[in-house]
Amino acid sequence: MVIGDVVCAIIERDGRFLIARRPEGKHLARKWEFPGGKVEAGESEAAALDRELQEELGVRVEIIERLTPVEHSYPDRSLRLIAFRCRIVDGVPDAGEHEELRWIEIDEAGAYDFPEADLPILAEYRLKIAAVPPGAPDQLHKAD
Ligand SMILES: Nc1nc2c([nH]c(=O)n2[C@H]2C[C@H](O)[C@@H](COP(=O)(O)OP(=O)(O)OP(=O)(O)O)O2)c(=O)[nH]1
Repeated sequence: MVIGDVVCAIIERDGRFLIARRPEGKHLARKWEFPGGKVEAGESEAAALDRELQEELGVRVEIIERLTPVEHSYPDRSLRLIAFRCRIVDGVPDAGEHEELRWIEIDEAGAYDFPEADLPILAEYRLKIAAVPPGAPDQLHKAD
């Protein structure tokens, strides 16, 4: 089964980011993931992300950066996972249909069981924040 594009959010706050545990009984049950979901026909990636985050967490975000899309085939489905670094502009995340939410640091990610498609995303994200930690002053405007 090809399910197409899935968008997800790496929501950053104070050097941590939000992960959510998928509930029992769904694909990839009880794995930790980035909140998000399937892009519907005719929908833009940003619109899908906005819709999913309002539905799942009750928050609005602004996008900081789009990471490299990851194509992955699970035994029963294939998808393209597109992650966006984001920050919250409205609302407080509510677990909703997720089993649990947690704010973690990148160095803690190895202790959580993520879906396989997320592993290249975590690796890219780790490199990005090692280069420029979230919230670091804009290098372009640094005094000489
Ligand atoms: N939201 C999200 N989904 C992910 C991640 N990694 C990953 O492989 N996926 C997969 C799990 C699902 O197959 C798909 C996301 O779709 P979804 O969450 O809307 O769909 P679902 O499985 O809950 O719904 P359904 O198939 O029961 O209708 O992408 C991730 O980090 N976040």
